[in-house]
Amino acid sequence: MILADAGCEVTVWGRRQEVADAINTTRTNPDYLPGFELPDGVRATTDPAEAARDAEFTVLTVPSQTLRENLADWAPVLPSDTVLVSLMKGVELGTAKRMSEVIEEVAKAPAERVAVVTGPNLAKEIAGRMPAAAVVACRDEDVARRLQAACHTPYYRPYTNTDVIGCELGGAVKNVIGLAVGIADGMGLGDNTKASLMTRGLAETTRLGLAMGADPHTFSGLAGMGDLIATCSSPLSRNHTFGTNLGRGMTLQETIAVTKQTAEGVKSCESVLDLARRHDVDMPITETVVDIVHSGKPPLVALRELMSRSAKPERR
Ligand SMILES: NC(=O)C1=CN([C@@H]2O[C@H](COP(=O)(O)OP(=O)(O)OC[C@H]3O[C@@H](n4cnc5c(N)ncnc54)[C@H](O)[C@@H]3O)[C@@H](O)[C@H]2O)C=CC1
Ligand SMILES: O=C(CO)COP(=O)(O)O
Repeated sequence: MILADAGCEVTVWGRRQEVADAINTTRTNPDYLPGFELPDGVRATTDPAEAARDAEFTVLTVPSQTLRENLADWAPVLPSDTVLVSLMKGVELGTAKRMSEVIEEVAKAPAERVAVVTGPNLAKEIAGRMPAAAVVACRDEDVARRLQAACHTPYYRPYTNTDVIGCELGGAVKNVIGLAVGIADGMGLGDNTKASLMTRGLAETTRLGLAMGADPHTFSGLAGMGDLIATCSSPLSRNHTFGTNLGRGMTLQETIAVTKQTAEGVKSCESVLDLARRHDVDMPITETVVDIVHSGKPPLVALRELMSRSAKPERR
């Protein structure tokens, strides 16, 4: 929708014929965003070759853990000069790779042809054309500028950045912190708890980023602080909602059953922790989320443990 509103011709690929038909005939996606009309510049198809034909930009947005498999199917039909754009906010389980790394590997694309768009961009608000800012990151600043121009609209204001690592980490780890804040909200805790988790969550994200070569300033920008605020404060956030259900006492299976859309942090908390261990970085909130979500540790016990860690200076 953003690209079409900015004047691009857009072809959306989807798996199900009925969804593609609904987009082409009713100009809506009734399953995911009912009531929002898509611009005329958007067409849908189930044929990846048709979607990718002559594409200047190929925007990739499937659940992170399915990217490798999907992209392997699409790679043969991608134009050799297309810029591959990731909207995904996850880290691959098993390899601990960021989405841009998976793209480079599977599509055999140089980093200069891989970009990331991220920031506080809750889908439903974007669909309502409510004003939002974002970050367009690419190692090649000229490519970032081209993509910035391709998606700049009166309601969508993208800024460029060349720190792809920081932008991707900001997006992936805020989902984990969003789960933690949701759990705290579900337990009936207050705004001090929320602010403390967000701030210390950003501190551990920045620590990981520094160890991985990211620019620490990225984390106080839209890809870090901005997205963290949106996810941790909005009832629209799937990660926040998922955490709230857990904090209210639902089991993991019950929570998964009531979650209709992708809450990336549920899987990526494990791959973020893997990444932290590979880089020898302490991420206590992420570790706590993994314990609650995947080891069934009761939130109250986990909270007590988190609060009784040894006392430290704020900055290490
Ligand atoms: N929804 C949001 O507000 C935002 C989402 N994102 C990111 O976008 C990415 C995708 O999430 P959403 O679109 O929001 O999730 P979603 O759950 O709303 O939609 C996922 C889409 O992927 C399809 N899908 C599921 N499994 C698939 C598979 N194995 N192969 C191909 N397609 C599959 C589904 O049919 C659905 O169309 C995530 O990484 C998320 O973090 C980023 C910014 C905002
Ligand atoms: O990334 C998002 C907003 O920028 C969406 O957050 P959720 O995946 O938690 O809904």
